[in-house]
Amino acid sequence: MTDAVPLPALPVTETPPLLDRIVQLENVRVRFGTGDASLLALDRTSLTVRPGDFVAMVGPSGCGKSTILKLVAGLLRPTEGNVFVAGREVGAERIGIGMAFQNPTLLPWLSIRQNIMLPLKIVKPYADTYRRDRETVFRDRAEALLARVGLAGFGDRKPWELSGGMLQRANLCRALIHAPKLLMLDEPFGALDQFTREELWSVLQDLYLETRPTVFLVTHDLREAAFLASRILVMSARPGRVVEDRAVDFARPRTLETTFADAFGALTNELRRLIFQARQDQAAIAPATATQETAA
Ligand SMILES: Nc1ncnc2c1ncn2[C@@H]1O[C@H](COP(=O)(O)OP(=O)(O)OP(=O)(O)O)[C@@H](O)[C@H]1O
Repeated sequence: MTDAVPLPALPVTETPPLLDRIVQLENVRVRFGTGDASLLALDRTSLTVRPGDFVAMVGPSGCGKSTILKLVAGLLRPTEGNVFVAGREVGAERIGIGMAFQNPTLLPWLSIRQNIMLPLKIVKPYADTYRRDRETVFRDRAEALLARVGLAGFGDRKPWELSGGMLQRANLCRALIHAPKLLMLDEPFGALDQFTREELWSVLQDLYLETRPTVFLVTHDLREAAFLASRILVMSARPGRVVEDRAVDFARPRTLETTFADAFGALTNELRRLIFQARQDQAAIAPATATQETAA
Protein backbone atom coordinates (compact mmCIF):
# COMPACT_ATOMS: atom_id res chain seq x y z
CA MET A 1 0.00 0.00 0.00
CA THR A 2 1.11 3.61 -0.47
CA ASP A 3 1.96 5.78 2.55
CA ALA A 4 -1.09 7.96 1.85
CA VAL A 5 -2.99 9.58 4.70
CA PRO A 6 -5.80 7.27 5.92
CA LEU A 7 -9.33 8.26 4.95
CA PRO A 8 -11.25 10.04 7.72
CA ALA A 9 -14.05 7.83 9.03
CA LEU A 10 -17.64 9.00 8.72
CA PRO A 11 -19.40 10.02 11.95
CA VAL A 12 -22.23 7.51 11.77
CA THR A 13 -20.93 4.00 12.13
CA GLU A 14 -23.21 1.02 11.84
CA THR A 15 -22.38 -2.21 13.59
CA PRO A 16 -21.52 -4.52 10.73
CA PRO A 17 -23.67 -7.64 10.69
CA LEU A 18 -21.73 -10.79 11.54
CA LEU A 19 -22.23 -12.67 8.34
CA ASP A 20 -20.20 -15.32 6.60
CA ARG A 21 -21.90 -14.40 3.33
CA ILE A 22 -22.87 -10.95 2.15
CA VAL A 23 -24.37 -11.91 -1.20
CA GLN A 24 -26.16 -15.08 -2.13
CA LEU A 25 -27.82 -16.01 -5.41
CA GLU A 26 -29.91 -19.17 -5.35
CA ASN A 27 -30.86 -20.76 -8.65
CA VAL A 28 -31.45 -17.39 -10.26
CA ARG A 29 -32.85 -17.01 -13.75
CA VAL A 30 -33.44 -13.70 -15.49
CA ARG A 31 -35.62 -13.49 -18.55
CA PHE A 32 -36.18 -10.19 -20.32
CA GLY A 33 -39.50 -9.73 -22.11
CA THR A 34 -42.23 -12.29 -22.63
CA GLY A 35 -43.38 -14.72 -25.31
CA ASP A 36 -41.48 -15.37 -28.53
CA ALA A 37 -39.40 -12.22 -28.19
CA SER A 38 -38.20 -13.06 -24.66
CA LEU A 39 -34.55 -13.54 -23.90
CA LEU A 40 -33.05 -15.74 -21.20
CA ALA A 41 -30.10 -13.66 -19.99
CA LEU A 42 -29.10 -15.64 -16.89
CA ASP A 43 -29.73 -19.32 -16.29
CA ARG A 44 -29.83 -21.08 -12.89
CA THR A 45 -27.00 -19.14 -11.32
CA SER A 46 -26.02 -19.80 -7.72
CA LEU A 47 -23.31 -17.86 -5.99
CA THR A 48 -22.09 -17.14 -2.46
CA VAL A 49 -19.84 -14.17 -1.73
CA ARG A 50 -18.11 -13.57 1.61
CA PRO A 51 -17.67 -10.09 3.11
CA GLY A 52 -14.48 -8.51 1.78
CA ASP A 53 -14.26 -10.71 -1.34
CA PHE A 54 -13.10 -8.91 -4.47
CA VAL A 55 -15.02 -10.71 -7.19
CA ALA A 56 -14.25 -10.09 -10.86
CA MET A 57 -16.69 -11.33 -13.49
CA VAL A 58 -15.41 -12.08 -16.98
CA GLY A 59 -17.04 -13.74 -19.96
CA PRO A 60 -18.23 -13.24 -23.52
CA SER A 61 -20.13 -10.07 -24.37
CA GLY A 62 -23.81 -10.28 -23.45
CA CYS A 63 -23.39 -13.23 -21.04
CA GLY A 64 -25.14 -11.50 -18.15
CA LYS A 65 -22.33 -9.94 -16.10
CA SER A 66 -24.05 -6.56 -15.74
CA THR A 67 -27.30 -8.40 -15.07
CA ILE A 68 -25.72 -9.97 -11.96
CA LEU A 69 -24.56 -6.53 -10.80
CA LYS A 70 -28.07 -5.16 -11.23
CA LEU A 71 -29.56 -8.08 -9.31
CA VAL A 72 -27.21 -7.56 -6.38
CA ALA A 73 -27.76 -3.78 -6.43
CA GLY A 74 -31.53 -4.37 -6.31
CA LEU A 75 -32.05 -2.65 -9.67
CA LEU A 76 -33.49 -5.83 -11.18
CA ARG A 77 -35.61 -8.67 -9.80
CA PRO A 78 -34.91 -12.29 -10.72
CA THR A 79 -37.51 -14.05 -12.83
CA GLU A 80 -36.88 -17.18 -10.75
CA GLY A 81 -34.76 -17.89 -7.67
CA ASN A 82 -33.63 -15.70 -4.81
CA VAL A 83 -31.09 -12.95 -4.28
CA PHE A 84 -30.02 -12.19 -0.71
CA VAL A 85 -27.83 -9.28 0.33
CA ALA A 86 -26.63 -9.12 3.94
CA GLY A 87 -29.04 -11.90 4.81
CA ARG A 88 -32.15 -10.14 3.52
CA GLU A 89 -34.06 -10.48 0.28
CA VAL A 90 -32.57 -7.89 -2.05
CA GLY A 91 -34.45 -4.60 -2.10
CA ALA A 92 -35.16 -4.86 1.63
CA GLU A 93 -31.48 -4.49 2.44
CA ARG A 94 -30.18 -1.50 4.35
CA ILE A 95 -26.63 -1.98 3.25
CA GLY A 96 -24.64 0.82 1.62
CA ILE A 97 -23.84 0.25 -2.05
CA GLY A 98 -21.40 2.28 -4.15
CA MET A 99 -21.41 2.11 -7.92
CA ALA A 100 -19.14 3.20 -10.75
CA PHE A 101 -19.73 2.52 -14.44
CA GLN A 102 -17.74 2.93 -17.62
CA ASN A 103 -19.17 6.38 -18.36
CA PRO A 104 -18.88 8.59 -15.30
CA THR A 105 -22.27 10.25 -15.03
CA LEU A 106 -21.24 13.30 -13.06
CA LEU A 107 -23.76 16.14 -13.00
CA PRO A 108 -22.32 18.96 -15.14
CA TRP A 109 -23.75 21.82 -13.09
CA LEU A 110 -22.16 20.62 -9.84
CA SER A 111 -18.50 20.90 -8.88
CA ILE A 112 -16.42 17.73 -8.62
CA ARG A 113 -16.62 17.94 -4.81
CA GLN A 114 -20.40 18.35 -4.86
CA ASN A 115 -20.70 15.41 -7.25
CA ILE A 116 -18.57 13.26 -4.99
CA MET A 117 -20.59 14.22 -1.91
CA LEU A 118 -23.93 13.54 -3.61
CA PRO A 119 -24.40 10.02 -2.14
CA LEU A 120 -24.02 11.51 1.37
CA LYS A 121 -26.86 13.88 0.55
CA ILE A 122 -29.10 11.05 -0.62
CA VAL A 123 -28.19 7.88 1.28
CA LYS A 124 -29.29 7.14 4.83
CA PRO A 125 -28.05 7.59 7.52
CA TYR A 126 -25.80 10.37 6.16
CA ALA A 127 -28.61 12.33 4.50
CA ASP A 128 -30.00 13.13 7.96
CA THR A 129 -26.87 15.04 8.99
CA TYR A 130 -25.82 16.32 5.58
CA ARG A 131 -26.53 19.99 6.32
CA ARG A 132 -24.57 19.78 9.56
CA ASP A 133 -21.59 17.78 8.28
CA ARG A 134 -21.17 18.92 4.68
CA GLU A 135 -18.63 21.64 5.52
CA THR A 136 -16.67 19.56 7.99
CA VAL A 137 -16.35 15.81 8.17
CA PHE A 138 -18.02 15.02 4.84
CA ARG A 139 -15.92 17.61 3.08
CA ASP A 140 -12.75 16.29 4.76
CA ARG A 141 -13.50 12.81 3.51
CA ALA A 142 -14.17 14.10 -0.02
CA GLU A 143 -10.86 16.00 0.00
CA ALA A 144 -8.99 12.96 1.34
CA LEU A 145 -10.47 10.76 -1.39
CA LEU A 146 -9.62 13.33 -4.06
CA ALA A 147 -6.04 13.35 -2.81
CA ARG A 148 -5.87 9.55 -2.81
CA VAL A 149 -6.87 9.34 -6.48
CA GLY A 150 -4.52 12.17 -7.53
CA LEU A 151 -7.13 14.93 -7.81
CA ALA A 152 -6.08 17.14 -4.89
CA GLY A 153 -7.04 20.72 -5.70
CA PHE A 154 -9.65 19.80 -8.32
CA GLY A 155 -12.69 19.80 -6.02
CA ASP A 156 -13.97 23.16 -7.23
CA ARG A 157 -13.71 22.31 -10.94
CA LYS A 158 -16.70 21.35 -13.05
CA PRO A 159 -16.76 17.91 -14.71
CA TRP A 160 -16.27 19.40 -18.20
CA GLU A 161 -12.93 20.82 -17.07
CA LEU A 162 -11.50 17.33 -16.42
CA SER A 163 -10.09 14.67 -18.75
CA GLY A 164 -11.67 11.21 -19.09
CA GLY A 165 -9.11 9.68 -16.72
CA MET A 166 -9.70 12.42 -14.14
CA LEU A 167 -13.48 11.96 -14.38
CA GLN A 168 -13.07 8.25 -13.77
CA ARG A 169 -10.96 9.00 -10.67
CA ALA A 170 -13.73 11.30 -9.42
CA ASN A 171 -16.23 8.55 -10.20
CA LEU A 172 -14.33 6.21 -7.87
CA CYS A 173 -14.41 8.83 -5.12
CA ARG A 174 -18.18 9.18 -5.48
CA ALA A 175 -18.60 5.41 -5.29
CA LEU A 176 -16.59 5.27 -2.05
CA ILE A 177 -17.59 8.48 -0.24
CA HIS A 178 -20.28 6.83 1.93
CA ALA A 179 -18.02 3.89 2.92
CA PRO A 180 -20.20 1.33 1.13
CA LYS A 181 -20.17 -2.29 2.22
CA LEU A 182 -20.70 -3.31 -1.41
CA LEU A 183 -18.89 -1.71 -4.32
CA MET A 184 -20.26 -2.43 -7.80
CA LEU A 185 -17.90 -1.58 -10.65
CA ASP A 186 -19.02 -2.12 -14.25
CA GLU A 187 -16.01 -1.71 -16.54
CA PRO A 188 -14.93 1.41 -14.64
CA PHE A 189 -11.64 1.73 -16.52
CA GLY A 190 -12.83 0.45 -19.88
CA ALA A 191 -12.52 3.76 -21.72
CA LEU A 192 -9.05 4.65 -20.41
CA ASP A 193 -5.60 4.24 -21.93
CA GLN A 194 -3.52 1.35 -20.62
CA PHE A 195 -1.19 3.48 -18.46
CA THR A 196 -4.00 5.36 -16.71
CA ARG A 197 -5.85 2.10 -16.25
CA GLU A 198 -2.90 0.38 -14.60
CA GLU A 199 -2.34 3.37 -12.34
CA LEU A 200 -5.99 3.26 -11.25
CA TRP A 201 -5.74 -0.48 -10.52
CA SER A 202 -3.23 0.40 -7.79
CA VAL A 203 -5.36 3.28 -6.51
CA LEU A 204 -8.39 1.02 -6.30
CA GLN A 205 -6.39 -1.78 -4.69
CA ASP A 206 -5.09 0.61 -1.98
CA LEU A 207 -8.60 1.86 -1.22
CA TYR A 208 -9.91 -1.71 -1.16
CA LEU A 209 -7.17 -2.85 1.25
CA GLU A 210 -7.91 0.09 3.53
CA THR A 211 -11.72 -0.07 3.61
CA ARG A 212 -12.34 -3.76 2.67
CA PRO A 213 -15.72 -3.49 0.99
CA THR A 214 -17.05 -6.47 -0.92
CA VAL A 215 -16.39 -5.67 -4.58
CA PHE A 216 -18.05 -6.88 -7.77
CA LEU A 217 -16.04 -5.88 -10.83
CA VAL A 218 -17.22 -6.52 -14.39
CA THR A 219 -14.36 -6.32 -16.83
CA HIS A 220 -13.25 -7.47 -20.26
CA ASP A 221 -9.62 -6.97 -19.28
CA LEU A 222 -8.30 -10.29 -17.97
CA ARG A 223 -5.12 -8.68 -16.58
CA GLU A 224 -7.32 -6.24 -14.66
CA ALA A 225 -9.31 -9.15 -13.20
CA ALA A 226 -6.14 -11.03 -12.24
CA PHE A 227 -4.51 -7.93 -10.74
CA LEU A 228 -7.44 -6.82 -8.61
CA ALA A 229 -9.59 -9.81 -7.74
CA SER A 230 -9.43 -12.35 -4.95
CA ARG A 231 -11.83 -14.46 -6.96
CA ILE A 232 -12.67 -14.59 -10.69
CA LEU A 233 -15.96 -15.89 -12.03
CA VAL A 234 -15.90 -16.95 -15.66
CA MET A 235 -19.34 -16.92 -17.27
CA SER A 236 -20.64 -18.99 -20.16
CA ALA A 237 -22.09 -17.30 -23.20
CA ARG A 238 -25.78 -16.39 -22.98
CA PRO A 239 -27.78 -17.64 -21.20
CA GLY A 240 -25.06 -16.92 -18.66
CA ARG A 241 -23.96 -19.33 -15.95
CA VAL A 242 -20.82 -19.38 -13.83
CA VAL A 243 -18.59 -22.02 -15.42
CA GLU A 244 -15.44 -21.36 -13.41
CA ASP A 245 -14.86 -19.89 -9.95
CA ARG A 246 -11.14 -19.28 -9.55
CA ALA A 247 -9.39 -18.04 -6.38
CA VAL A 248 -6.56 -15.56 -7.02
CA ASP A 249 -4.01 -15.68 -4.26
CA PHE A 250 -1.18 -13.45 -5.48
CA ALA A 251 0.21 -11.59 -2.44
CA ARG A 252 -1.07 -8.05 -1.85
CA PRO A 253 -0.40 -5.31 -2.46
CA ARG A 254 0.06 -6.38 -6.06
CA THR A 255 2.29 -4.28 -8.26
CA LEU A 256 3.10 -4.20 -11.96
CA GLU A 257 5.85 -6.69 -11.12
CA THR A 258 3.09 -9.12 -10.18
CA THR A 259 1.81 -8.98 -13.76
CA PHE A 260 5.20 -10.05 -15.12
CA ALA A 261 5.24 -13.28 -13.09
CA ASP A 262 4.77 -16.60 -14.88
CA ALA A 263 1.82 -17.51 -12.65
CA PHE A 264 0.06 -14.27 -13.62
CA GLY A 265 0.53 -14.99 -17.33
CA ALA A 266 -0.63 -18.57 -16.84
CA LEU A 267 -3.82 -17.37 -15.11
CA THR A 268 -4.74 -14.84 -17.79
CA ASN A 269 -4.03 -17.42 -20.51
CA GLU A 270 -6.28 -19.92 -18.76
CA LEU A 271 -9.06 -17.32 -18.47
CA ARG A 272 -8.66 -16.49 -22.16
CA ARG A 273 -8.93 -20.18 -23.02
CA LEU A 274 -12.08 -20.61 -20.92
CA ILE A 275 -13.79 -17.60 -22.53
CA PHE A 276 -12.76 -18.78 -26.00
CA GLN A 277 -14.28 -22.18 -25.15
CA ALA A 278 -17.50 -20.52 -23.93
CA ARG A 279 -17.78 -18.64 -27.22
CA GLN A 280 -17.18 -21.85 -29.19
CA ASP A 281 -19.86 -23.67 -27.18
CA GLN A 282 -22.26 -20.81 -27.83
CA ALA A 283 -21.60 -20.94 -31.58
CA ALA A 284 -22.19 -24.72 -31.57
CA ILE A 285 -25.53 -24.59 -29.71
CA ALA A 286 -26.86 -21.21 -30.84
CA PRO A 287 -29.70 -22.51 -33.11
CA ALA A 288 -30.84 -25.02 -30.49
CA THR A 289 -30.74 -22.37 -27.73
CA ALA A 290 -32.97 -20.05 -29.71
CA THR A 291 -35.63 -22.76 -29.86
CA GLN A 292 -35.21 -23.81 -26.21
CA GLU A 293 -35.36 -20.21 -25.01
CA THR A 294 -38.81 -19.67 -26.36
CA ALA A 295 -39.92 -23.09 -25.12
CA ALA A 296 -38.39 -22.88 -21.60
N1 LIG B 1 -33.44 -4.42 -19.92
C1 LIG B 1 -33.17 -5.35 -20.85
N2 LIG B 1 -34.12 -5.74 -21.73
C2 LIG B 1 -33.87 -6.70 -22.65
N3 LIG B 1 -32.69 -7.35 -22.76
C3 LIG B 1 -31.72 -7.00 -21.91
C4 LIG B 1 -31.89 -5.99 -20.91
N4 LIG B 1 -30.74 -5.87 -20.21
C5 LIG B 1 -29.88 -6.76 -20.75
N5 LIG B 1 -30.47 -7.44 -21.76
C6 LIG B 1 -29.85 -8.50 -22.54
O1 LIG B 1 -29.43 -9.52 -21.63
C7 LIG B 1 -28.18 -10.06 -22.03
C8 LIG B 1 -27.17 -9.90 -20.89
O2 LIG B 1 -26.89 -8.51 -20.76
P1 LIG B 1 -25.73 -7.95 -19.81
O3 LIG B 1 -25.70 -6.49 -20.00
O4 LIG B 1 -25.92 -8.51 -18.45
O5 LIG B 1 -24.45 -8.64 -20.47
P2 LIG B 1 -22.90 -8.37 -20.18
O6 LIG B 1 -22.27 -9.69 -19.98
O7 LIG B 1 -22.72 -7.37 -19.12
O8 LIG B 1 -22.47 -7.76 -21.60
P3 LIG B 1 -21.22 -6.86 -22.04
O9 LIG B 1 -20.00 -7.63 -21.66
O10 LIG B 1 -21.36 -6.75 -23.53
O11 LIG B 1 -21.34 -5.54 -21.34
C9 LIG B 1 -27.77 -9.33 -23.31
O12 LIG B 1 -28.14 -10.13 -24.41
C10 LIG B 1 -28.59 -8.05 -23.27
O13 LIG B 1 -28.91 -7.62 -24.58
